[in-house]
Amino acid sequence: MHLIEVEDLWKIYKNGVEALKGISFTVDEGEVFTFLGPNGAGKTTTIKILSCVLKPTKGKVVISGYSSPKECDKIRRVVTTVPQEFQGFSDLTVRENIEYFAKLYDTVDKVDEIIEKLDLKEHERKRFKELSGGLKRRVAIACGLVGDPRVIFLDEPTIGLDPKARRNLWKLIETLKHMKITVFLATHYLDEAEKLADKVGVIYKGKIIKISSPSELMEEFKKENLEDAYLSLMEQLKSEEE
Ligand SMILES: Nc1ncnc2c1ncn2[C@@H]1O[C@H](COP(=O)(O)OP(=O)(O)OP(=O)(O)O)[C@@H](O)[C@H]1O
Repeated sequence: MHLIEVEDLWKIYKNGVEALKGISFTVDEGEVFTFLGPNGAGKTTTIKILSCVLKPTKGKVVISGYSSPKECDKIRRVVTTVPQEFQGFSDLTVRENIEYFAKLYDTVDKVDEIIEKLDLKEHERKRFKELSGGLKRRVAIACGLVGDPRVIFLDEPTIGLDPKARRNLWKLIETLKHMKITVFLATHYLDEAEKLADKVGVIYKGKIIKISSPSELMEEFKKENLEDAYLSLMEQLKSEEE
């Protein structure tokens, strides 16, 4: 089943910038979909529209059977977004932060399960402000997950993390997959995409130019890793423009 369906989606900002020019793609239930593209390509705009933060100019968006923007109240119940700039309550503990969100979602009974699944038990009494960057991201994801979403949008979740914290976050994304949560991941890290993605979507100047699995993309460009394949694709696009 397609959990996310996007068809001919456009976003033209008030200043006239055409951020999305008719993009179409689908994401299946339980899939890790990695959204790649250079700065300014339209990744954040897409995430904001799919999570009902921003209205599309036109086009079809259906998430878990609900249409945006008409049924955004229902979409917000099945979707959670972890923005780059998530700020927890700095003086509250890890548990208190998660409990705060659980109260908003009316899912207080989920708190222990999420703490357990996200390996936060040993940190639950630490104040948010005392946590490392990696743990803060983990708590941010926990605060979203406690609402029991079907889709989680992660916008560059590993930016600024050290290698070990990045690996821990990758493990967490694999845990989300086992929990049958659909993961929509925007990233600039190609090793991350290669490791985690079932499917990659490449966006360039507001248009989707490739949807395939990491291995298909590597095969197409005869490269041994996704980063080299992606860079070849970018070079191809630039040479076509010249
Ligand atoms: N609120 C806004 N008003 C006008 N233009 C905007 C606005 N937000 C984004 N844009 C423009 O829309 C285009 C797409 O931006 P977007 O942030 O979606 O790209 P991105 O792929 O997420 O980039 P990055 O990788 O740098 O985060 C860019 O040209 C950007 O300058």
